[in-house]
Amino acid sequence: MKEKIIIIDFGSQYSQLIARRIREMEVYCEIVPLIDIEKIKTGKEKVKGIIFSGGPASVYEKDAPTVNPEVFNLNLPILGICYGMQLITHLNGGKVEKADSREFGKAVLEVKNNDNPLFIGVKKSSNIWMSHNDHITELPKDFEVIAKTDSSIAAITNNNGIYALQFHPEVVHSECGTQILENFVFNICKCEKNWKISSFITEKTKFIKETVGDEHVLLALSGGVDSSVAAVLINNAIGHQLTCMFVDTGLLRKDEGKKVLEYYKEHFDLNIVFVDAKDRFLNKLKGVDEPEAKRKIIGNEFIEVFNEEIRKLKGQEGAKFLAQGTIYPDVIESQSIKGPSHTIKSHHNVGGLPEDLQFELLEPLKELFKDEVRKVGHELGLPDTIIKRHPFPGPGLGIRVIGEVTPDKVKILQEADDIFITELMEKGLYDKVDQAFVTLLPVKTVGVMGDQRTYEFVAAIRSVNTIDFMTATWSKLPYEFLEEVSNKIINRVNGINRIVYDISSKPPGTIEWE
Ligand SMILES: Nc1ncnc2c1ncn2[C@@H]1O[C@H](COP(=O)(O)OP(=O)(O)OP(=O)(O)O)[C@@H](O)[C@H]1O
Ligand SMILES: O=c1[nH]c(=O)c2[nH+]cn([C@@H]3O[C@H](COP(=O)(O)O)[C@@H](O)[C@H]3O)c2[nH]1
Ligand SMILES: NC(=O)CC[C@H](N)C(=O)O
Ligand SMILES: [Mg+2]
Repeated sequence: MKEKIIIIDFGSQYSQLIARRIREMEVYCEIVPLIDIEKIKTGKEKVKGIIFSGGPASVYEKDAPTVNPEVFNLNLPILGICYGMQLITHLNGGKVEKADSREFGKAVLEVKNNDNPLFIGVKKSSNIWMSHNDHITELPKDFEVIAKTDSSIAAITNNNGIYALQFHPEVVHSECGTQILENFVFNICKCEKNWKISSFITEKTKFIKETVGDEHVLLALSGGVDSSVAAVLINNAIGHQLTCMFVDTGLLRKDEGKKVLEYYKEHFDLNIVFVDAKDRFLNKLKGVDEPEAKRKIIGNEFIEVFNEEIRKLKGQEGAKFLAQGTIYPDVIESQSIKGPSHTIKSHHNVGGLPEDLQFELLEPLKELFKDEVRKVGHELGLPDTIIKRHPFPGPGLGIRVIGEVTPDKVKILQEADDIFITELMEKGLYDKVDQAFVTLLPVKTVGVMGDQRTYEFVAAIRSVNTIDFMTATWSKLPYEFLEEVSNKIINRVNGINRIVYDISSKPPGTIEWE
């Protein structure tokens, strides 16, 4: 029976980071928005421990997210982090109140007793990272303090499987954080290391074969990393029962449709259908300038196209499944819509799908993070040109032409973006940044070219470095490089006479402008 740790997400920005840390220990874990006690008791996978994440709310507020208190009777180890600690306190008869001052950033952890299973191998005194405003003013019944900082209670336990930390062990700034999490996972939950990429491929291949049987699968292929890896994985499992569909939305990068098809034909034995849907996407977007409205239109149009194509296939041989390259962060972001964290943007591939779906979904990568997907791709023999591609959002240039999308603006943006990306590749910088692109602004400025007055659009260059795309910093590209890109775009692209470089990080900015 497969084992796992579950993380209950109370809306922390770091929930995914907790999951990563645990997977790095070769232990499988999942983030869930709510706890389902019955599922824990009877589910196919054995839950070995539960982590309560941090979160922006305060436990004493009305409607603050909570858990079914039954969770404390499951006899499973529990680790609360920050909000999670405060919730454990609150639900077990202790008291949490707003502190006079916020504690944000570095603090020094003083461990009382290294014999405690959570603190084995942890230094008596080490740096940790705090981010809270509330604190415990009364301990819950039968709990004791096992570590503190000079201003707060840092860790508590009931010596009976429940542990809680006020700080964040999952962030790198907490020196002994990984050790503490390892202690929880191995010493306390008694997990075994059994989460490996190669076993993932074997298991998934078997799962795909069993699920699909003799039916047919239509896979939405974008040329991006995720759907390409999904395509090869499924193709290896069921071969000719898979048809891939590449949709040209008219919002792709320069010559992308042509290039992707040629590339796939040359490198893979996949059955690919090309759908030219340029006009329908662009027509629907006429006159629309609000970002969420645009995202929804594009998302709906994808579904319409998928529905039509799957029906065509049905006529021939009956496609029962729609496969997508959905990955774990996509799933989490759309789950949070129902949970405590805010919806920032609607992603088209999850959440946007209608209830009365004409087909069943097959999403073999939906438990993986991007770098894990890349590892699977590598193991399956996909070339670096695909594995190392920067991600490209499904709504494409539709959200990079700010404001109303017109065919002319798309064309201008395609040219500018192509220059930027080609330059990055030629100068060996493409692999040094994690995502780079150009955005076209709905602003015209005055310029002068060859003694002539120009009045054209401004374009913004964006390049970010990030691990998980949840937070990102702008890339410190060399000035000379930026200068060259700027000159080339302004000289070659009719319609742009000014370039700016986006130096916002995420948060507070996002990677895409819309
Ligand atoms: N032009 C397209 N044609 C067909 N399917 C698409 C297209 N664009 C996106 N999709 C579908 O939507 C899913 C989500 O897109 P997303 O961009 O997140 O993933 P990806 O394109 O596979 O990988 P990457 O994140 O590297 O771009 C894809 O996996 C694919 O199934
Ligand atoms: O497939 C996708 N469908 C979408 O609707 C979408 N919106 C943003 N992105 C990509 O997600 C990452 C984070 O983007 P943001 O910081 O702009 O939210 C970045 O990599 C973005 O390119 C999308 N990908
Ligand atoms: N990071 C957190 O989980 C914060 C928890 C709670 N909102 C506090 O301010 O103390
Ligand atoms: Mg993509």
